[in-house]
Amino acid sequence: MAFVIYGAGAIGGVLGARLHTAGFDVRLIARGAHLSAIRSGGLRVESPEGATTVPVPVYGSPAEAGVEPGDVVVLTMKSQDTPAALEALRAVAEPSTPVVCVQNGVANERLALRLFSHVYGVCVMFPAAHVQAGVVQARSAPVPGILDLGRYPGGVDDVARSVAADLAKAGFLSEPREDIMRWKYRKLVMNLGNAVTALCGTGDGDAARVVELLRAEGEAVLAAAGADVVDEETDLARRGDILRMPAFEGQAPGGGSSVQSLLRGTGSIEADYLNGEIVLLARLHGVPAPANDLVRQLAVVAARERVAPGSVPASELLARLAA
Ligand SMILES: NC(=O)C1=CN([C@@H]2O[C@H](COP(=O)(O)OP(=O)(O)OC[C@H]3O[C@@H](n4cnc5c(N)ncnc54)[C@H](OP(=O)(O)O)[C@@H]3O)[C@@H](O)[C@H]2O)C=CC1
Ligand SMILES: CC(C)(CO)C(=O)C(=O)O
Repeated sequence: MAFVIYGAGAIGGVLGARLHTAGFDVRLIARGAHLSAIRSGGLRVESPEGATTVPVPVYGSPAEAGVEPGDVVVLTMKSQDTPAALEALRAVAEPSTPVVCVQNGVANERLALRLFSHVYGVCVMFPAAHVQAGVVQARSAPVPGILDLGRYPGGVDDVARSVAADLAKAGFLSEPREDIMRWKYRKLVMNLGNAVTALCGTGDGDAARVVELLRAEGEAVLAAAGADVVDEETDLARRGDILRMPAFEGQAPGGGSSVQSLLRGTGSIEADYLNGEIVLLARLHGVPAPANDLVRQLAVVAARERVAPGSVPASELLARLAA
């Protein structure tokens, strides 16, 4: 049995390296300069505990990596890349292959379930960065992340239990959960701020105000849609103070995964699947979501035009939302 880690950036890179170091058979799938760098020199993983270079096997596609019966495929690309990735995966993987979505948002599991019968959602509390080709960073130590998971749309089975146990051997906290999507909806509310941090940075009260508006709108839309969401207190209690992020030398600039999309100038951002999930639900249920829609659109344009993170004053967003 191998873990095929599909999209070995920040999350997939650190996860794959830790599983490999813990003795599991791991095959990474990466692309571009990152693929070439890992191929020629291994994957460098930096963290508050130091840096190591891990000689983990890497491939350019599922066809090259191979997916054998018993393997578990772990999706770790951003959501906007999931449809194309699944299309390449289905060409070589049995429809019963377990597909584990270590991704934000709530859309990936549904996309995967159309093609694969055994799909698992993971609530990803795991701060990491893809710094440059061949280099990733785990920001939290000694525990790199909390990766609770369950079968999609609900339940726990032997695969969920065994993946959770393997993640624990690799140093993560991971509980199998019957109701994983309730946790993922709560995480989605948190991630509605990702695009604001990317557009405006964090250093200002106006940015915090925009995030508050997005989250309040998101909660209202989720309620109108009848989404079952873990309450904030339960979520906070699960996280406690487990994730610790001491500063370390060579640390990449702060900010979450959407900031990193702008920093690396990838040309795309996850906003259509984070703020955009709220916009979609709002449209389906006949309620408004103007704040999430505006931020979604601005973030997508910023990524496409490769603007630097923090280029849009949050006061401008507030003014447009008030207009
Ligand atoms: N980073 C973080 O701290 C956190 C991230 N998350 C979530 O985890 C998920 C992954 O995010 P993150 O690790 O930050 O993203 P990254 O962009 O760092 O990593 C994704 C990697 O997948 C690659 N990729 C995409 N499609 C393919 C493909 N078809 N074949 C091969 N490689 C591919 C990307 O390549 P390229 O660079 O060329 O696009 C990139 O290297 C997202 O859903 C994110 O929201 C959740 C919590 C924290
Ligand atoms: C919670 C946060 C911001 C932390 O890493 C995240 O989920 C992300 O970066 O997407």
